[in-house]
Amino acid sequence: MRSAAKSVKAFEDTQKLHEKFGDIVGVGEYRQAFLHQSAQLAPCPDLSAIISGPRELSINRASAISVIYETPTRTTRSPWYAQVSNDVTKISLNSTRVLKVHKLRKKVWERGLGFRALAVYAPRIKTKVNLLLSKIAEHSGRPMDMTEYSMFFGFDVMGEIGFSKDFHMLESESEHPAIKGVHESMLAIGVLGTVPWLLSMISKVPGAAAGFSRFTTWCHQQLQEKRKATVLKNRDPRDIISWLIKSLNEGDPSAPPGEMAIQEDARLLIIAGSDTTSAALANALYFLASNPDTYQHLQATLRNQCPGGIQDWSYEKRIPYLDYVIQETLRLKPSVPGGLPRVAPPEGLMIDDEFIPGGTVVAVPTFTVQRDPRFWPDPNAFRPERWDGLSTEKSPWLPFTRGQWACPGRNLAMMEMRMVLSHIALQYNVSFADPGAAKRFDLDVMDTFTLTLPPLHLVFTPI
Ligand code: HEM
Repeated sequence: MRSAAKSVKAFEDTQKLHEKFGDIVGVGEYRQAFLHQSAQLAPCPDLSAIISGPRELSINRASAISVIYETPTRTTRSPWYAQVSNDVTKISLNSTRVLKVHKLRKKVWERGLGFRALAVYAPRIKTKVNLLLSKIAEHSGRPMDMTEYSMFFGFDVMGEIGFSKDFHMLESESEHPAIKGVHESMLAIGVLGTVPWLLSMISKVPGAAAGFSRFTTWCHQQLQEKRKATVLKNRDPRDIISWLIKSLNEGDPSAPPGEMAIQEDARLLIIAGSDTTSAALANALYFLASNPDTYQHLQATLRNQCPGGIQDWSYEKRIPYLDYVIQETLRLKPSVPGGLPRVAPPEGLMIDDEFIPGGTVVAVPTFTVQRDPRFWPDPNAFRPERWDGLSTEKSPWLPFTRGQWACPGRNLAMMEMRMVLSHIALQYNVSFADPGAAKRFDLDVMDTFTLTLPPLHLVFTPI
């Protein structure tokens, strides 16, 4: 499975298609089909005339971002999301395609990941940051695989604030069996691509189904335990799952609408919150090691503006340059690199002067649009300072996607990354253990819906 998945470079394939054929290209089964070469051909008034079968378009235009993803929400999620079921009582928030139900369910997640909740989680995240720093201290001057340690950190944090459970991955320096299961099945998802009917084959892929079931069993046990625990009234929940359980117990309309739904949400919170943040963290360290001048500038800025390092969410945006580093990392290497597929409403959509027929699956290819030279001068260069004066909302930058679909964990992820990067930068210099291997880190990345990163061996030297 692993060797098969190595060839998975869907986001780069899509970028090449756009370079060759223009702004609007067919993807999925129709990946090779050239549909419309923007600016060179007359606008095509009726794309339905030339598309047949599962109609899927990748649209590399900044103007398409607001039409497809932002409010007022005109699209819905594509059938890819219905791989578990279309029954809203049996699926997670992320699989929910019915707009009204999704909007309602999102509210409880926004409470569980809002600033009030983050203040409760912050001290436990700081404990994990300190543990990661102690591992870096142990390896001081010697190579350390930061892909692995970022992953340990990401999952330990989500175990802690998701369920108040410790995976002990940083401490044991090894993957928890339930998490190993997730990674096996993610590889299967990458191999099988985004064609909905193929995904049902996951249960038949040897190894993948067994792995995922280890993970589901773990989540189920944690959920059951949590439900039995005494809930203290007048105190905010200590973790995300308790916010969801509280909403159920109180009959809140935004509660998961069924037993299967809360079980799916329990899995979603670990999956959505861990690999995404871990990949972003490892990628940020990769770019900082590759760009010593930027790293020194970050160190000097932190020494001046925040010598104690970032401690919690209240430091939000206090050190703009640190945020620029994170934004630039997520521009060049978005943790979810592919376009997120949405279905055009029955009346169709207008994107500039193009009519997209109702029922067409459309997506803006995140990786491609974020490296497009029309929007980003010197697009492949890591230049955090380009963000000075730029707005994340007004730029074609969508690593957390937009509108109703936007990631509710963005502030948590930013807080984790600010805390880790600020403390590392204040204490250590960083370099590659082997500059040749650094190149492979760029080349060997896999698109398994989220990025699966190769090892990143860095050396940290105390300042
Ligand atoms: C750098 C870190 C992160 C990135 C880049 C990221 C990115 C994304 C993206 C692109 C989506 C949309 C997926 C889709 O529509 O299919 C998403 C959804 C989601 N993310 Fe994140 N995420 C990050 C961290 C987190 C964290 C820490 C959590 C905490 C639990 C989280 C929870 C979620 C949830 C629950 C959804 C589903 C939202 C919905 O269906 O409306 N994410 N994320």
